[in-house]
Amino acid sequence: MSTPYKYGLSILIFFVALALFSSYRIHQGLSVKEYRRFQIIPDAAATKNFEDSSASSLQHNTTWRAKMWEELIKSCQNKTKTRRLPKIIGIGVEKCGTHALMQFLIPHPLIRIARRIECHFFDAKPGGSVEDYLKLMPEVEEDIFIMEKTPAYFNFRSPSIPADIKKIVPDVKLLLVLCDPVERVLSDFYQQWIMFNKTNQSQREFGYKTVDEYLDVYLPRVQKTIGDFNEENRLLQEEKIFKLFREDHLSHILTTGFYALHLQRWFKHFNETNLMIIDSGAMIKHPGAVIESAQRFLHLPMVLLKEDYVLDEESGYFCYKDWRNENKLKCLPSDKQRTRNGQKALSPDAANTLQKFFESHNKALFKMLNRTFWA
Ligand SMILES: Nc1ncnc2c1ncn2[C@@H]1O[C@H](COP(=O)(O)OS(=O)(=O)O)[C@@H](OP(=O)(O)O)[C@H]1O
Repeated sequence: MSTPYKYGLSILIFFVALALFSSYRIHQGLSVKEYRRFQIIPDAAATKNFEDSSASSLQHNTTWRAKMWEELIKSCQNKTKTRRLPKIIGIGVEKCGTHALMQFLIPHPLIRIARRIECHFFDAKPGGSVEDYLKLMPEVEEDIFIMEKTPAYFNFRSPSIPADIKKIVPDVKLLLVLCDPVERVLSDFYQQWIMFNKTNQSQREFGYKTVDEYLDVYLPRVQKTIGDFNEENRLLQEEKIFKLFREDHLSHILTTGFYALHLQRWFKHFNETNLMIIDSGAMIKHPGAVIESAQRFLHLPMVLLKEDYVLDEESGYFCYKDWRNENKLKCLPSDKQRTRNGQKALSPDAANTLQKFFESHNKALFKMLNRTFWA
């Protein structure tokens, strides 16, 4: 055998052996640090197309996953616990599935929720300190990702919320679920209706028995004050939304759906590496794919997989199937299952009017994100 040929063969054998060894190492289980390195892909790719960032066949391997899960739990044990700021905030949109997103993510062994599910720190007490915010958090080990979700951050009360969040938790990752603003009106209407009636205070009577009755009053009011999306006047339009909200809280059932106007405020402080935009329609149909994508975005080991989310035929909504606990189903509370299973619907008139009402705002959103939703 000639010498160059011998060299070539040795190099080939070396690389084949290296490949076999690497594959063996992966199947035997990597350290958490190695696993994380293996996990990370650019955030932008994860957020743009959730189908592109689904789990690999290795991650679907049951033995591998069980082992990884145990390793993650073990990696936290014996570490000091302290109160820490959240690494994840669900900022909205109200009635778009923010609770479902949180409920689907929290089985992750490295995620814990804040002491109160909705902290309302940045909207209810603007100007609070880091220390005040910390008081709302549990004591956890350093590897743990605390998550809080307050959908009111997206659009309520103060336009300074994105800047305030950036100041207190600069490295935080934000999750934003967007849903069809027309469907959102129906869901929010029932939420308001139930809240008002629950308090049973006659002076706080809701006054509108149907969405159509509400729209008769509020559509002209909001249209007159804010109108169609206007590129040149968007800051002024945003100001008007907040002013109207302060004067008349119920206007938010409509103005929350002006996503492009709200998002411009968030994009001044966050971009696609720290703000993940989730399509609620995708989460309703394929929650597991969205959760896989969210783990990539959050740089978390991927241990929650598509097959863990199953449709509950009775309710029409997806639940988490706890494979570590006899496949018990963890489903959403009943107050998060009111309208989107078809039990309630808008009248054809209301649906039509709302489609037109949101048209220019939707177009602006799709252009801003270079992506189409629900259209
Ligand atoms: N998998 C999945 N994906 C997306 N959305 C889902 C999902 N499951 C439930 N839902 C819908 O979530 C709606 C409640 O939204 P939120 O949890 O954001 O409400 S809240 O703002 O916290 O009150 C709630 O609205 P209603 O149906 O009107 O109750 C549900 O339709």
